[in-house]
Amino acid sequence: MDHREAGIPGKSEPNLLDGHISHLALDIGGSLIKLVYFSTNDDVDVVDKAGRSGKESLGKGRFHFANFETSKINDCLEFIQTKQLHLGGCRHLEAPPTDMTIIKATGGGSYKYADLFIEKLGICLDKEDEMDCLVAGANFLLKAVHQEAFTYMHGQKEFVQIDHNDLYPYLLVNIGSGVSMLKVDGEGKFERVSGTNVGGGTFWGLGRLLTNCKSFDELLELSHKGNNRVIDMLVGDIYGGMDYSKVGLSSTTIASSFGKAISDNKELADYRPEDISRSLLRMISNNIGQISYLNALRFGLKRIFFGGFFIGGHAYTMDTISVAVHFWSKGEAKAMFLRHEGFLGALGAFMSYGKHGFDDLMFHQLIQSASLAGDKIGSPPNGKSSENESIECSIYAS
Ligand SMILES: Nc1ncnc2c1ncn2[C@@H]1O[C@H](COP(=O)(O)OP(=O)(O)OP(=O)(O)O)[C@@H](O)[C@H]1O
Ligand SMILES: CC(C)(CO)[C@@H](O)C(=O)NCCC(=O)O
Repeated sequence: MDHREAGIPGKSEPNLLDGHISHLALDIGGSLIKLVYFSTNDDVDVVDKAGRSGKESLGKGRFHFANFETSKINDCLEFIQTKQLHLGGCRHLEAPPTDMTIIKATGGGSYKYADLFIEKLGICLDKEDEMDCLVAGANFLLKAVHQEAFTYMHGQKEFVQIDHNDLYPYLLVNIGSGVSMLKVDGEGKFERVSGTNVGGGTFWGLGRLLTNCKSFDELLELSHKGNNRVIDMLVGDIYGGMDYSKVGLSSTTIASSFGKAISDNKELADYRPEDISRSLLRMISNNIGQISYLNALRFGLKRIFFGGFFIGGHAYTMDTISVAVHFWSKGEAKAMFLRHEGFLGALGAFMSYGKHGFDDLMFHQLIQSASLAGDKIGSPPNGKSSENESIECSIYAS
């Protein structure tokens, strides 16, 4: 479980049980469950921007993020129970106080596990469409969070200044278990233009079978120490060490992922798990980068934002995707990444409380907590390390 919480330097960690958890939203995917919850600070005045009676303000506080493997859903239920996060749902205005708590949820698991949440926690999952939530989450992060988007190529990270008046259209590529590609034209205006079944689940599933790794983090760690050239067939392997310059292929370009394995006369056990993991990561990242570029080309989009937990701030994954987009677009299109890339759906589900009890939920005066400066790149490969991240902000109902 990865649990990111706020910690403003100079201040003590908030005790969530003492503070007020106002809302919880969930994204239950094929691989991971993502939680976003909002806690208000005890020492800050609660402000109702509208000042109208009967309307509630969430006040000033912070978003917290946590995630669990979907296969360990019971751990997630226990976490919610222990932290009493479910008390931060909402009730239908007309409903009697004893009625069930409603929690906004998205992802396929909001259907699959609906009965389990009722049975174990007495929570009714109010389902929001997964694609609506991804787009709402991405738009929120891009518009409201300072230094959310960045480019990453050849080890260089550069934050991208987002011009709110020139954000659309863009291509959103969400790399979860599978991959969804959405052309985003505005708030709530989008189309799912493509997808691929070769995604994060493919990397983890195939990788587990080929290397016997016991965790995703272990597989990723291996890829850092591997050399894909041991297994991948390069252009140079085919062209006797030469480039195929006439069509723009250098000798070091991968001609065929895993292609060397056809002629090496080796068994699986003869290859190092490190090299297998590296080839696999490169194959999948490269493929996604290429399909993304082709879809951007299809609609004349220059900006591609990548989300989803597969990315997880991992340098090599981002580098491979960026190089693929750069290579295929001849430098025309740009791959950009998001710091809270795994939580787009959960944030989007959170935003949808605006449609339910809190009219026109408005996010205002957003301040990033200093602890958000914790950089995932360079930290241990699971991106968990010490980066306690949260987004501090004020939320008003108007
Ligand atoms: N600790 C982890 N355990 C499992 N997978 C992880 C882990 N960390 C990162 N991943 C990667 O993230 C992917 C899941 O990403 P994400 O949570 O965005 O998708 P999902 O919502 O589970 O899937 P989908 O949207 O397709 O239902 C996994 O398939 C894997 O590649
Ligand atoms: C099925 C979903 C949307 C579930 O999140 C995702 O895993 C996905 O986009 N898969 C790719 C499906 C396809 O377009 O081939």
